[in-house]
Order: sequence, then structure tokens, then C-alpha cells
Amino acid sequence: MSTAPQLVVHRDKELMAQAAAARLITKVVDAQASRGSASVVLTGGRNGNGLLAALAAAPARDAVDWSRIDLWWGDERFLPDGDPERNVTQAREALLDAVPLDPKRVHAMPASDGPHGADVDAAAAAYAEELARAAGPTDHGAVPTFDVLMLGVGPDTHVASLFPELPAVRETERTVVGVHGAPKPPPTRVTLTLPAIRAAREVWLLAAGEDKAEAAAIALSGAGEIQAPAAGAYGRARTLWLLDAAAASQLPRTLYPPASP
Ligand SMILES: O=C1O[C@H](COP(=O)(O)O)[C@@H](O)[C@H](O)[C@H]1O
Repeated sequence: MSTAPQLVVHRDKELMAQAAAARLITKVVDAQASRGSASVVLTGGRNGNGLLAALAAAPARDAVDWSRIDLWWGDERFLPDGDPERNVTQAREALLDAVPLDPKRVHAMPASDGPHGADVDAAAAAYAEELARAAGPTDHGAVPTFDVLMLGVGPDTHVASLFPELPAVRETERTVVGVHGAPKPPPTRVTLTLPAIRAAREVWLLAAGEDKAEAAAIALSGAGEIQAPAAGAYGRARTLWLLDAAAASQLPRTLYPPASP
């Protein structure tokens, strides 16, 4: 069942990152209070890293019990461990190295020099198994019910490494797949699929900057998920688009009415 997108538009990308970081802190603290631990899926890209940097700078980050959080990734650039272009490397720099996480609960996607070597499909299958092991009887299928799953929206409407028209966005069975020939470098990637994304309680789509305006307008105007993968990303309980005014500038007036004079 899809949940209708809700929109929150902030003045600019800095405020959006700070507000999203505050929202994430509250979600994690609440999940830890009600279920003992929290499970969050991180995204790469400029907006995702901006949120993590804002979280690192927020005094309220100390409200989170960092030892009781599972971190997963929505996608990864299939590069050697420690490569500066890997999403996990960038997340470590922005936040993860600064907080007392339990390393066993930081579920980075495999690197291209890891146990599966250059076989990205084997790497994707291994991550799917890791997710399946973490899923419990009350979860929905072969992934845990993530509390929050974040996705940066690309200017071409891609989310995670689900690019328009590529086979990964058509996947209906597997939870994680290898991506070959992505239009954005690097071409080889690992990604959660739409069924895995839709297992999350809340899906947050992050779009800040003018270069995201067309993508947000297309995805929120009824486009199909094969042509506009962001349109197919929704959560079980909530789908939240967090935008800045620049990214919201081409939205239909019915979704985002202009401010009154
Ligand atoms: O390559 C990727 O791009 C998207 C969007 O990144 P952005 O810099 O345009 O915001 C990101 O969500 C994804 O995780 C990443 O691998």
C-alpha cells in the first residue's frame, strides 16, 4: 500500500539539512524508546551528506544512544574500500567517525576489493542475505522494517542507484541488486530495490537545489516509477519529501502554492 507524499519546504538547503537532522534525531530517540533500538537507511549524495554534517553539528545528537542504532545504506558506488567516492566513506567523514556507534551495527555495502572481488552481483546477493538475517518474524519480508529510509533525489529522478529505465528499477523480487552501466559515475553500483525501500516505516526523499526542481516536479506529478524512480519510493506509514524552496520551484501550484504577498 502506498502512502501519499507529504511535502515540507524549507527556505534553503542549509535550513533543510538542519531541520531534517533535528527530525531524524527525534525519530531515532522515539524508536529507541518504543522498540529498544532504531534502524536507519542512509543515502549518499550532496543532500544526504549535508544532513549528516548538520546532525554532527547539532548539540541534540547526544540525545541518541548511538550504540543502539543499525545503519544500512540505500546504495553504494562499487569501488575499493576507503575510496573517497564511496557513500560510506563520505558518511564516515560527515558524521559516523564522530559518534560512538557499535561497529557490528554499521552495515556498509561490500566494496569492490572485498570478499566478492569485482563481482557486483555476488556483493548485492551478500547484502540481501545480511538484510534477511536482520529481519524478524514481524517484519515484512526479507528486510527489517527500517524506521527511516532516506533517499537523495538525483536531477534525473534517480533514488538510491535506481536509474530511469535500467533493469534495477524494474526488480520486483530481490531486495538488493547489482547495477551495471549507471549513467552517473561510477557505472557499477549496488542498490536496494523498490520492494526493499517500501518495507520502511518512513521514507524521506531529500531534494535541495535548483538542479532538483524538475525531478521533484516530475516525480510528484504522477510519473511512473520506471521513468521516474523517485515516484515509486514510499514508506509503509509515511512518505515525506523534504525540499528547499529552489527544489520546490517547479512543483504544480496544487502541491506547493506560492507564498502570499
Ligand atoms: O550517486 C548518487 O546520487 C544520489 C543523488 O545525489 P546528489 O548529489 O545529486 O544529491 C544519491 O542519493 C545516491 O545515494 C548516490 O549514490
